[in-house]
Amino acid sequence: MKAEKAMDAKIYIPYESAEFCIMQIAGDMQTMKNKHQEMVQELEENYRIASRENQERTVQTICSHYQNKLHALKRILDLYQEKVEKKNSHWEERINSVSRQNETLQEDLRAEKNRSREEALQWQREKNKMLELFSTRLDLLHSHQASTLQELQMAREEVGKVQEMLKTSSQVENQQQDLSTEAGHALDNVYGPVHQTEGCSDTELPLEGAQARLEELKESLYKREREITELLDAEQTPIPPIPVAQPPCAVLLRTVVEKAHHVCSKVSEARLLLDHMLEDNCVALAQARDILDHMSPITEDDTNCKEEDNPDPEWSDSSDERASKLLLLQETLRECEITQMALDCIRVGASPSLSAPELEEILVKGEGVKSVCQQFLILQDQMKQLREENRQLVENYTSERIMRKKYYNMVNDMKGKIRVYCRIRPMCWAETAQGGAIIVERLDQYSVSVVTPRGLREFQFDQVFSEESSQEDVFQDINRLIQSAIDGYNVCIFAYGQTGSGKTFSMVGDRDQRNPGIMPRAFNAIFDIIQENATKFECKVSAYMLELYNDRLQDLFVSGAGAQTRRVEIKRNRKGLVFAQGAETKEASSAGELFAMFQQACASRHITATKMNVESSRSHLIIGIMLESRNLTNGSVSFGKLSLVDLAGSERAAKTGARDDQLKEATSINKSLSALGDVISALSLELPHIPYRNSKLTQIMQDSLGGNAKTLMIVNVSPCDCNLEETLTSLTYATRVKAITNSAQRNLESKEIAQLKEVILKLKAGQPVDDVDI
Ligand SMILES: Nc1ncnc2c1ncn2[C@@H]1O[C@H](COP(=O)(O)OP(=O)(O)OP(=O)(O)O)[C@@H](O)[C@H]1O
Repeated sequence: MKAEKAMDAKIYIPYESAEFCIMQIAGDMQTMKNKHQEMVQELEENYRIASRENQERTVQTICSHYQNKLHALKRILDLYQEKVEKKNSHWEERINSVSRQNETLQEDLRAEKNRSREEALQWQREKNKMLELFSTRLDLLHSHQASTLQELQMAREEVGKVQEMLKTSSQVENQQQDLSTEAGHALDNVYGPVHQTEGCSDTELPLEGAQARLEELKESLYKREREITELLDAEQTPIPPIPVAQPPCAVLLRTVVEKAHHVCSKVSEARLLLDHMLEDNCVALAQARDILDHMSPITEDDTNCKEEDNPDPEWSDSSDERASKLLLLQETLRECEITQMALDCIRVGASPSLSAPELEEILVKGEGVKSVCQQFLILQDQMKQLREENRQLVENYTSERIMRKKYYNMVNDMKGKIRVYCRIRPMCWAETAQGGAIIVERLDQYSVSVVTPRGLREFQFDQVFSEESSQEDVFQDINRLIQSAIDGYNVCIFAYGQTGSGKTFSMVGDRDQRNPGIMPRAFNAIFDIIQENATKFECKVSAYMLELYNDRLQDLFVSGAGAQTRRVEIKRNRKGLVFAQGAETKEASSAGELFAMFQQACASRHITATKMNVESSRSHLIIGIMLESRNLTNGSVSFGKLSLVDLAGSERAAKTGARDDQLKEATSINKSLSALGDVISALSLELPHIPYRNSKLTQIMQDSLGGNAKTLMIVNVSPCDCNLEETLTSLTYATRVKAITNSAQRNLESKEIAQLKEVILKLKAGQPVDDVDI
């Protein structure tokens, strides 16, 4: 009973003892905490060493691997080039020899043409001579004919006279008895003493004489008539027999007429033949055209016309056969066309006027030159092929070069080198108006060239964007960096360049956000990634937005009088992570909320119009987005920070026309940028001392340049020659930045450490700590 009572009785510990006990427990906890912290530090140190060694080994392996690959590629490329050069020289020689052959042939052709022209002239001359001869002979013949006719006329007259005489003599016979003396005298007068001397009677003698004479005349007349009839007949009949020897002009005339008839008959025959040929050719031409028209769609789409679609054997031919058929038809068509042309020329008596390709075509058909022409065509084909091969080789070489640069960038990336993108903006209105020339050009994905008075200068970057590149193009690769920030890395993206080169356009976008820049796109990307991984991670997003104006940090979330009084300091934590002490940090649960904060901050930013830019930023804009993500599977927590910086541009007072306040702003901007330049130079030269403390800007960017961040620099340049000096300076600085190595580390804590940290925070804040917390 007593024991039960004792059990029920409450045990009271004196206050001092309890306090002592609590103190002891607190002391124990503190010791435990210290031990834990030591363990954590040790673990972190071990992890860092291991990861660094591991990283270095990996980098070395990758480096040697890619170097080997590069060497091999280079060797292949050299071999290719050698081969191409050999082939080139071989083909050049062949082309030269064929060209020479061609020239000789052309000369021969010219000589042949001259000869035929001379022959034609000669023939023309001879023809003219012959015609002259014929015409003179014809004239002679005509005159001969005329004299014959005259003679005939005379003979007829004489016959008339004789007939008259005969009539008179018959009258005299009738009156013989009565008037014998009178008639005897009359006959004496007419026929003279011949009749008297022959001893005939007075009436018979002159009659017989006249009869004989008449006979003679008749005979001569008949002879002449026969001659003329024969001559006339000779004109009608093609080949008249020559029964008797004839005067040479008659023979000649007959021969000429005979030949003329022969030619005439041949000409008409030839005409007929020509007409037939023309008709046949027209038919053949029409047929060939018809078949070709019919066949064209088959060859255009061979694959569509399969056998099953077309039962016609012609259509069911293989595509090769159809191609050869088509070729044959085309040749036939060409032949028909040329024949047509030749026949037309023959018909109208014109000489053909051929153009060089037509002549070539005819030459190709000529037996003598056929092989040379064919050879020439084959060579031309081969040349085409070679050119194609060459083009492909150049393409291969270019893609190889780009690949090499890509791998080089990848290796650099792995080494922790800062990435640098170059963006060339389009010519602005003022530059065009003052007649500026474009001197900055994107050569390929990784190279940019600048025309300088000393010649062309080339710069290499991780990416080069031309004036045509869109905001999407620029942001494409940046998504990976956003993912890194969510994974717990410290990421910084900043734009650098002279005033008016497009930094704000790249980082913020245009005024009405029709072309949003990297910042608003990053806001969306953060929440898109969070949304995608909502089942695996839980992420908290908070942000601060500052501007560095006249070397003073201002919180852009605070407006009015508070903005002037609030003091914002740049601090670094134990891990070297930069943070803004005193700056208001706002949580955002969506991209829209973050964007609204950003718009509020931008509205407070210092912007003024200068001669170089109507909306010139007079301050450096710094946005820090903290991303705390808890792995829902293992409870580990990562802390990433995404810094987005839009720097103010370096400027020359003479160019911008800055005065008073603007001059003060410009001096401050230039001073901070010059300090940034010094840091970049020291880092690239791997100097032992890096002058981060010279400016607030360099302090802010300490973890991004040579620190533990994954950093991307966008160097913006103007394409115009009026900004040559500034462009060269920017590109040189950007090249130096490329040489800087960061050692990016992931800020990840295990579940236990994260819990302990929470407990400590609670204890610090004087909040109760549950068993579950520990
Ligand atoms: N890629 C581009 N495409 C079209 N317009 C552009 C581009 N880059 C810049 N611009 C235009 O050029 C002008 C100057 O650009 P922006 O204000 O971004 O220059 P900046 O480098 O930020 O200058 P500052 O340092 O003076 O602030 C703006 O009108 C902008 O719209």
